[in-house]
Amino acid sequence: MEKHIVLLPGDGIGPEVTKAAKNVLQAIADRYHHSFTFESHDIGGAAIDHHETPLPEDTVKAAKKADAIFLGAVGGPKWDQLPGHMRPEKGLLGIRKQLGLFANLRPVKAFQQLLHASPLKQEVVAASDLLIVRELTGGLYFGEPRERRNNGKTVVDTLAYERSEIERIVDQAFQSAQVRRKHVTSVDKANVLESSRLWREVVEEKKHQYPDVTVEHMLVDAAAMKLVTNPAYFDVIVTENMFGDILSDEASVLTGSLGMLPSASLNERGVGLYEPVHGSAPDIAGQDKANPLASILSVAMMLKHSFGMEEEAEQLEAAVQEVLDEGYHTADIDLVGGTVVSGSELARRVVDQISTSDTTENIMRCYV
Ligand SMILES: NC(=O)C1=CN([C@@H]2O[C@H](COP(=O)(O)OP(=O)(O)OC[C@H]3O[C@@H](n4cnc5c(N)ncnc54)[C@H](O)[C@@H]3O)[C@@H](O)[C@H]2O)C=CC1
Ligand SMILES: CC(C)CC(=O)C(=O)O
Ligand SMILES: [Mg+2]
Repeated sequence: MEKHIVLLPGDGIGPEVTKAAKNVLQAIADRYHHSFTFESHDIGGAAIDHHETPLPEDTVKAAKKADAIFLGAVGGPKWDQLPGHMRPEKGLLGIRKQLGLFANLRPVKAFQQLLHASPLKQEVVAASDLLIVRELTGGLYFGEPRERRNNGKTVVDTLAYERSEIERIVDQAFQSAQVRRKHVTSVDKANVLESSRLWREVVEEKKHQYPDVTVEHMLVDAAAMKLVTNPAYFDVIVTENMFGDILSDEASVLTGSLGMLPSASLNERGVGLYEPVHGSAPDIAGQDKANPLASILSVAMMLKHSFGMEEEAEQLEAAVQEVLDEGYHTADIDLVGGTVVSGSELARRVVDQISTSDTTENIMRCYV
């Protein structure tokens, strides 16, 4: 199969983890006789430095033509003092909006080998396997007006949703639940926010189209607590953009590190942008310490969702599992024992596994 992939490395550790993603894609192509071609473009701070805008037109044009997109991360202290519309993060929000990537799927499941790496009790972590379905192109991160008024003494952000925007993400959540354990928890703040009350109405209406799925509502503060006390309670969580952003970093604690959590952002045509959940980690950038596994597991999601390559995706996940089984991990994983290696070394070991392993062990991790 021939596929064209646009790489958007971005800033900080973004280029390091993007290199890992590209290398595993190439290894998969070699092993399965596919032809993957790559094209890199600037986004975020790198784009500000080179093109004076966080989202150059060329980047959007290339992304629109790609079979799939991989994004590293954007942002960093160098650009923190720029006005909102010129910040690196605006590039990320912009590409999500321009490609209509409304559905952000963030699966959370710990590898057996990393159960001890979480500060939570091992038995709490072991039983958890959940999917956060985060609305990605509306809500608080996009609402207008957003401005300072009254000589800077008053500030306004806006949480706005069209009913249709809520409907499509709720549909996505129900459909994801249908191929998982058939339970949806819709997370909101309906005791305070009008937007959450419309969200609840939509979920109540939509549930009749999915009689095989059970659904409940949960307030976001209680959901944050339950995520770390009883994560096994959840199957699919569907929620507003900012709630999903915050809850997913919290949920990453189950996996042992934010550096383990992959994501897929999909539009109505099924076009996907794949990115680790973490940011540009300026504190470790340039030191070859970044855990590449969130990015490598995002590639597995790309293979599955954008290319329909189930076997290849499983092979990739099996390679990650094998490398962890051998005890290798990066420094962000807090484990007694095992061997701490650099990010590039860990990625190289995954590539070697893909190239040499003759196992096609089926380890379906329910990344749906
Ligand atoms: N998708 C994106 O591009 C995102 C960008 N950001 C941006 O990233 C910058 C830094 O934000 P932070 O709040 O520090 O969040 P962050 O996610 O970059 O880092 C939080 C902590 O997790 C660690 N970490 C993150 N990814 C890691 C990895 N792969 N391996 C090992 N350790 C890892 C970092 O070292 C840091 O201690 C900001 O400019 C922010 O706006 C933040 C989140 C997402
Ligand atoms: C620019 C931010 C909205 C990125 C982020 O934190 C995320 O998407 O998880
Ligand atoms: Mg985030």
